[in-house]
Amino acid sequence: MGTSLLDDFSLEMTAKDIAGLEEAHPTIPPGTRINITFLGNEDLPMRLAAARAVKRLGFVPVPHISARRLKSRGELEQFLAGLKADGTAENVFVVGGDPARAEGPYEDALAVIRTGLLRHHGVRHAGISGYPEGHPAITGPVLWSALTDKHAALGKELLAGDVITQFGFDVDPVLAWVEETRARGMDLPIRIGVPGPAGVRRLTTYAARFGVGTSAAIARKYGFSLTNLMGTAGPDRFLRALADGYDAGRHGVVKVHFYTFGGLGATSEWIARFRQEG
Ligand SMILES: NC(=O)C1=CN([C@@H]2O[C@H](COP(=O)(O)OP(=O)(O)OC[C@H]3O[C@@H](n4cnc5c(N)ncnc54)[C@H](O)[C@@H]3O)[C@@H](O)[C@H]2O)C=CC1
Ligand SMILES: Nc1nc(=O)c2c([nH]1)NC[C@@H]1CN(c3ccc(C(=O)N[C@@H](CCC(=O)O)C(=O)O)cc3)CN21
Repeated sequence: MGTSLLDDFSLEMTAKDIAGLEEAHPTIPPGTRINITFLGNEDLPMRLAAARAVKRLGFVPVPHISARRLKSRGELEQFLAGLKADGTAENVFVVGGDPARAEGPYEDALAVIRTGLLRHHGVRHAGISGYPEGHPAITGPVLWSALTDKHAALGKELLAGDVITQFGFDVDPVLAWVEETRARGMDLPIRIGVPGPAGVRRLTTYAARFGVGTSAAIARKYGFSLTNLMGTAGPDRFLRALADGYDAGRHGVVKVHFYTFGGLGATSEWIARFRQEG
């Protein structure tokens, strides 16, 4: 594929995976944006340490802030103050969070952006999420108004931003969604979420957990057999189809974001090889 879509790709790691990052770092291009998840089983010191490690190794940390998981305004302030003190606050990603009800004062990502606390703590760029294939618990119209409102709120807060999409296995709905986003007047860069290479069982388990397609549909799109659950599947076909369908005039700035379910090292090596082989 033409290399342009994979230029400036981004990666995602959990806050637990500093060792994996240290091991993988020689295969990752300097300056790569690396997102750090905000999971329920991680705490603030772990999240801050992961952001520092990303920075120390020459990459751009993008810590996640999960609105519904924040128990208080103080917790948000403490996290942002910690990032600021470490010099890792410039870029963040603000997401609603999976809990069915907010654990504190923030119902959604918009509420976090509107606090004004981001820019105050040195944030200059905030990512928000996009769902080309919808979300199992949120209706289409609500997703669109949330995206439009967050886009407007970023502008009011003087923050640059981009959209990172939920991972998927089918390019057609992704490109249609990108076109609709542009038609609705949003011109920010869009990072298309794809899973890095991972075991088939792991991939289908995560897809089920986040409500993204059935294993049968995934197998069909990826071209692997469900009888071989021990195998590994990578996004080769997806990325080739994306490159084929991508038209800068219609789709604007589009990049790729890798969810590294099979590990940072496996993903970064896979990307290097894929780009070399063209
Ligand atoms: N795309 C990604 O990489 C990730 C997506 N998610 C999940 O996607 C969901 C939506 O996040 P955002 O797009 O940032 O939404 P958002 O914060 O912009 O909220 C959009 C609308 O959906 C509602 N909502 C938010 N989270 C919900 C939930 N868990 N269940 C039911 N309704 C919810 C909000 O009240 C609001 O009306 C969350 O569950 C979030 O955790 C989580 C982590 C990563
Ligand atoms: N709705 C939704 N919620 C999410 O939390 C979410 C998405 N979508 N889309 C993709 C990203 C990537 N996510 C994740 C979540 C967990 C791990 C992870 O490694 N979790 C375990 C590993 C052990 C295991 O469960 O096998 C961990 O260490 O906590 C990785 C990426 C979270 N994300």
